[in-house]
Amino acid sequence: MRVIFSGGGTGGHIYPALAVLERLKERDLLDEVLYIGTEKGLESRIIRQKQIPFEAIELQGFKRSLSLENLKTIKLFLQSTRRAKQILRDFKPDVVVGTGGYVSSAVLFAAARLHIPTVINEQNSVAGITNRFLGRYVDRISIAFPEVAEQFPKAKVVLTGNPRAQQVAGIKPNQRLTDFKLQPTIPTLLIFGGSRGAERINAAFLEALPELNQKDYQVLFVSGRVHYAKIQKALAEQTVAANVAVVPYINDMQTVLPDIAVILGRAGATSLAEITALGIPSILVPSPYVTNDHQTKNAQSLVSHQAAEMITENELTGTSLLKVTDHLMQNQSLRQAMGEQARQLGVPDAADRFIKVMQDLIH
Ligand SMILES: CC(=O)N[C@H]1[C@@H](OP(=O)(O)OP(=O)(O)OC[C@H]2O[C@@H](n3ccc(=O)[nH]c3=O)[C@H](O)[C@@H]2O)O[C@H](CO)[C@@H](O)[C@@H]1O
Repeated sequence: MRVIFSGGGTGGHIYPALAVLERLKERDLLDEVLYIGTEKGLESRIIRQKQIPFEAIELQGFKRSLSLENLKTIKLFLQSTRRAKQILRDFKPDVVVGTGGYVSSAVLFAAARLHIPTVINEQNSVAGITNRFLGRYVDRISIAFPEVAEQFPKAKVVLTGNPRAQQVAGIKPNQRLTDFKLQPTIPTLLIFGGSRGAERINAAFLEALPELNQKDYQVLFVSGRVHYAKIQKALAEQTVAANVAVVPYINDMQTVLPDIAVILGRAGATSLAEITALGIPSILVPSPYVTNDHQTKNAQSLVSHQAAEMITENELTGTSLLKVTDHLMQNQSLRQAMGEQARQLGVPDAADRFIKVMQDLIH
């Protein structure tokens, strides 16, 4: 089939699309693909790096308060819808897939207007602004959390899980830790604040570092690209022991995750799909800066099944970070139990379920 994907801004909206793409290729179902994103979003680097045909359109998100910027947003939306229609007419896709982020609003809206089959994936437990808008126009809405169904037209909703889950589900530990000069045999804590990094998590890590340096476990800390220079500056005045590795970003995170004992991070929906697909115990620090506090709701769905622990950003300091991580890192049976609970929530065939929705739409 010929497929156009659109979604982005952050990794949580990009990796589900890549997971579907990879699975289509594996099953020999893909004839041609095009990805439409913005230059500003993480997709421009991630998609181009993977040598996937990429077109950029210019768009921006709505400001929540009334502002003149919103007039510009509307103007850009209309312009980019026109541009998207042109791309769609040229490419002639069989189906257009949207994975969230404002860029997908123009592309999926344009596709629906041209009567091309459309499907969107809502990764979160609360629908994002873009997907809520698109819900009216698209043909199918794939969801990962049952509770989000009521925010969309009922007849269009299909529970598929997050396609990224399938991409990571079968991956076995493969000693990737050596790439970061860490030992593959020592339990490792991964600390990262979503695809863009999180200042408060980074600050707590720096505060905890003198003690982390002395642990009998290892720490892989990912700062986020935009925060890396600042972190390096701070680290120039501190010791970083051999059991701690610091990097700006991890490409192909799916190959590292199976080697991780515990994750401390945000509660972005795609991260949670990975955590549950692999059964990794986690300590979640939901971002308080997202629409309708959806990360807290995402996190609660794991916490209520004893599949994760949660601490708020306000509670997060160097001291509390050490307390919660030590508790898990020093207790293997607790890790195992929590990991097992997490795995129960995973959807290891989510990409195939999503592809079935695409196939049903075009046949
Ligand atoms: C601030 C914001 O708006 N966050 C949203 C965004 O988060 P964000 O993009 O941070 O999303 P997630 O945590 O869901 O996913 C992050 C993705 O990036 C990958 N990764 C991360 C770091 C790294 O170094 N390398 C790497 O590959 C992770 O493995 C994962 O696949 O989309 C999610 C999915 O809709 C939402 O739930 C989040 O609320």
